[in-house]
Formats: sequence, structure tokens, C-alpha cells
Amino acid sequence: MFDFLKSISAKNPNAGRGPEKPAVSVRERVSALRHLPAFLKLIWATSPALASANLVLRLLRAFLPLATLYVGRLIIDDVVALTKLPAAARQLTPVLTLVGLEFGLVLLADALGRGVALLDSLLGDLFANQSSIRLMEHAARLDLDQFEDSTFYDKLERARRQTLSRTVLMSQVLSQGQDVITLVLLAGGLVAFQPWLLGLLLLAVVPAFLGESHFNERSYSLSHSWTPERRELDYLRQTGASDETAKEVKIFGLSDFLIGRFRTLSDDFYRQNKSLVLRRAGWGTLFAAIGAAGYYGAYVYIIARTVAGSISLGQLTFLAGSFARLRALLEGILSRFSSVADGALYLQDFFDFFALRPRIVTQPLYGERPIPFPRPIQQGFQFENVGFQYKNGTKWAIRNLSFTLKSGEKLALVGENGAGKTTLVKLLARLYDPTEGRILLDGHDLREYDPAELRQEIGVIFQDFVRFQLPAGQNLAVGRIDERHNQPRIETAAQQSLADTVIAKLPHGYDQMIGRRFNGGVDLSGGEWQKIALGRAYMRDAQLLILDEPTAALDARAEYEVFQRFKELTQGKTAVLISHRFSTVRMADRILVIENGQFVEIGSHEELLARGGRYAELFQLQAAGYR
Ligand SMILES: Nc1ncnc2c1ncn2[C@@H]1O[C@H](COP(=O)(O)OP(=O)(O)OP(=O)(O)O)[C@@H](O)[C@H]1O
Repeated sequence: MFDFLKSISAKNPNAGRGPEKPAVSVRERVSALRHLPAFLKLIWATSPALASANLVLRLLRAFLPLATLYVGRLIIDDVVALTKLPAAARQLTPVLTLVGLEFGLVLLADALGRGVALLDSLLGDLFANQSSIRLMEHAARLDLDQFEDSTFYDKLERARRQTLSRTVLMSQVLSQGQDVITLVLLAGGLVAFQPWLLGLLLLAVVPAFLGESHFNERSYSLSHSWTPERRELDYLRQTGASDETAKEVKIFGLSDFLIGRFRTLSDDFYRQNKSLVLRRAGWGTLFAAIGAAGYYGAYVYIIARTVAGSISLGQLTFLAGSFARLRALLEGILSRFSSVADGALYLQDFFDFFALRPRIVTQPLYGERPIPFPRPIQQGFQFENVGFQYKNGTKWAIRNLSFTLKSGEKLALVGENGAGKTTLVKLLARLYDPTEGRILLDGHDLREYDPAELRQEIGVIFQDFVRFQLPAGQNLAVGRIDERHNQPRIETAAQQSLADTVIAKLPHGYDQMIGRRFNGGVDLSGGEWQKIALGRAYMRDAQLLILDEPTAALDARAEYEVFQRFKELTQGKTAVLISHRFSTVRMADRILVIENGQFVEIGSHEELLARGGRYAELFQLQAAGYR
């Protein structure tokens, strides 16, 4: 009978598509149910008031089907009894009272049903909002390298995607409880009459349940194994039509290429899903027919007993009604069981994501507490044989690097593309921890400080700084977001970074929305954006300022002015500058030259020129370009 299960399993819908996740076993599905208590706890915590009201209404609602059927039975028996009386003796009042009672029960059931739906929807909305907030909060706590890992993205993606289906899961779990109570009550009536009818009932619904769970499992496996492709589809959709990419897509004529890839992937998914949906519909029809046959078998039996006179007409309606109701309930419960198990599998992704822990945490050598950050920094930072390898990288980005960044010093980093300059500053800001060696601050390993406190004391502007779609003032204030209402401070930072000249030209000044994504937004030129980003560093008021290619997009005059101010503004502060422009680099107290992640030389501009090494060579090369 269940050959279809084997035949379907053999035709793995993912066949031929790279590394695939095996179909989820029944054991995995059942074991995923263990997440339900934690899930219900989360729902309860969302709003105990709404959750308890929901439970009370559902409990009341669970009793109504039995009560309604029972009153229906009394009505029919009364009517039959009345028809047997002489016309003069027929009293309608008791029957009408019963009809009134049934009417009341129907109204109550409807009101309770609506109440439950309302509470489900309110609770679901609240829960979805809170889960999204928790997801964002948790993602913010994780490390940068976790974001660079594609399996992490898949987890995040699945956890995020499931926000909506989790609210569906919530009402499914609650409805399940409600229906089980109704079922037990109705089954009690049926068992009292003829226990084997219950067996017939099970026989009628079990095949449908097995079919449902099988297809749910296939559907989950398909959807799970397609997570990376779905991310790619989203990426293609975004790249094919967004303000950020439109320019290059047009110039390079990329739309056919992008659409072609999108079409191939989406057609492939459509085909696989279609075949699954078709098989599901086919088997579903057959199982529904089996269920109906079971019902009519029981119906014939009950009719035969009524005709034989062993039960009343009212009992006939009650039993036939109970049987039909039970079949629908049982079918619902069993098929819901498999979608609950299915939803619980998704819960696994949700809890898996929350189980991820950041690794960049304080690791105090002595005692429990991180050591307090020095204010001011006394000696500075010391790299001791530092090596770093990206998790997904094949070679060392930095190796055997030792040097000192003295307190108050302005250090420039020089090296060719890919030499490891940005990696070095990411290590300084503890976005990553060294793979080998250590970085000391005032004699203590950076790992002994609280990472949040460390980052507060560091102002970094990366070359790929974010162009936030926010008003100009807030775009500067992201450097110190708790000061976003401090207008004088924002304006001072803007003056220091020359962003004030950009903002002065905007129609709404500091309130002008920047970026084209939102209504009324104005886009800026690359250099104008850079002045805004630079302003963030001045908002920060940190002890260590790191500017990674801060002036690459600035015109010659702006660059000159920025560096005139930079020297004044970083008086007494430690600063690291990364630049390919020697006009910028030469302003630093010392210059560290690195190549392939390794130390080459360090010294002032004059010292390095006099030495005639790599720096002198690169400097002459650039100078020759100007002659
Ligand atoms: N997130 C990453 N994952 C894997 N490898 C990376 C990552 N970021 C950088 N790399 C690799 O590490 C090496 C050093 O990169 P880094 O960005 O530090 O160079 P850089 O000196 O700042 O270069 P540029 O002058 O081009 O900005 C390069 O080989 C680069 O390919």
C-alpha cells in the first residue's frame, strides 16, 4: 500500500543538485517537537494576558461541539415523540426551548471562534515583532567572521524567513490542544455506543495522515536544501533592479545575464516543487476517498441499528454527527501534527541561530572582570608576532608581524593592494582575534579588555564605510549614536570633516534625507559621502582614530584641508592612517610598510627615504607619475 513512499523517496527532488541535505527522517521530525515547550514559553512571555485569555476561550470552545450535537439529538427525539402524540396534546414549548438553546450555543461558538482568531492574530503580531527584534539583537552580538560564513547566513536567513510561519505554528499548536479536548469528549460518546466504530475511524484517517506527513517532510527538505539558491535568487532580484547597481547593470548590459541566471534557478525550483505539489494532490484525493468510505461504512451501520429499532432517531443524528465531526477533527489533528512537526523543524533553525555565541569576548587572565580601559592610553599598542588567517581564506593575511604603535603617535600604513593593512586595523578594533601571537595595550592582551569598551575608545572609518539612508545629521551622528540629538556636537564634527560645506548645499540642511531609497532623498558624490563618513570619526571623540583611505575620493584641495585639520584635531590622540597617497602618508610620525602581511620597514618619511628601501621605491614610483 505504501509503495508510493518508496517510489517518492527514490526520486529525491534534490537529485543532481550539488551537496544536498538528506530528507528529514521521522525521528528528526519527532525529536524537533522537543522545541515546542521552549517555543510556548516564548509565546507566553510575549504577553501572558493575551496568551491566558486565548487559552480560556479555546477551552470553552472545545466543549461546544459536543454540547451542540447533544442538544440536536434531544430536539430530534422530542420532535419524533411529539409526532406520535395526538395533535391536541402536542406542546411545542420544550422543543422551542431546546432550539433556542442550540441557537445560543451556535452564537457562542461563533463569538468564541472570532475571539480566538482575534487573540491569535494580536499575539501572533506581537510575537513576530518580538522575534524579529530578538533576531536583530542577537545578530548584533555576533562576530564579524560569523557574518562572513555562508552557513551562518543560511541559518540567519531561515530563522528570519520563518517569522511568519512561527505565528502560524503558534495557532496550530493551540488549536491542536483545543481539538484534542473536543476529540476526547466526542470519542467518549462514540465509545459508549460502539467501541469498534472508533477503530473504523482511525482506519479512515491514518492513511491520509501518513501521506500528509510524508509530503510535508519532502517539502521541508526541498525548501531547506534550497536556502542558498533562494539567497542567490534574492541577490539576483536585488542586483537586477536596485539604485545601487542600475548604473553598472546598464553600462555593462548585465540584465540578460542576471535574468538568465534567475530564470534557470527559479525554473528549476518551480519544476521540483510542481512535481511535489502534483503528487501531493493526487495522493491527497485518494486518501480523502478512503476517509469518506470509512464514514459511510459507519453511517450505514448506524442506520441499520436505527431501522432495527435499537437506537432512536435522535441518537442516529448524534452518532452520525459525532462520527463526521470526529473524522474531520482527527484528520485535522493528524495532518496538523505533521505541520506542527514541520514547523518545529524550522524552530530548530530559529533556536540554532540563537545558540550561536560570539567568540570575541573578554578573556581576563586573572579574576572575572575585564580590566578597565586605560584613560589615557599610556604606552600604546604592541603587536607581538601577530598572524591572522581569515576563516574562509587559504593564506595568511598577516604573519609574524611585530611593531609598536606608541600612545599619541600618528602611524601610516603603506603596502600594495591585499598587503593586509585593513586586516591589521580590524585586529586593532578586535573585529577579529589574531590566529597566532597577541596584541597588547599598555602591556595587557587586548582580549583582557571589554570589547565594547575598547570599541568605544576607537573611531574607525573604513574605506567601504556605510552610506546610511538617513538624514544628513544622523548620518554623521552614527559615529556616536547616543549624541544624535546633540546638534552643536554634530555641527562641530561636520566643520572638522568639511561635511558642513556639503550640508550647506542641501535643501533641508541637517534634516535632508541622503540616499535615493526613500522619498525626497538626495544622493551625494563619492567625495561628499566621504566627508560625511569622516565626520563620524570626529563625532566619536575616541583615543585611537583609524582612517582607512579617508581621502581617496577627495579632490586635491579638500584632501589638503582635511589633513591640515587632522593634525590639529588629533593632537594628543593616537591615529592610524591607511593611504596610497604619499602626500597623506608623509604627514604621519612614522610609516609602517607591509608586504604580503609581513613587516618590511618602519620609520619617518625622511628616515625611510634615506634608507632607500621599499618605501623609497614606492615613493619614487608615485613621484615619477607627477613629473
Ligand atoms: N573577509 C575576508 N575573507 C577572506 N579573505 C580576506 C577577507 N578580507 C581580506 N581578505 C584577504 O586578506 C588579504 C589582506 O586583505 P586586506 O583587506 O587587509 O588588504 P589591504 O592591504 O587593506 O588592501 P587594499 O589596499 O586593497 O585595501 C587579501 O589577500 C585579501 O584577499
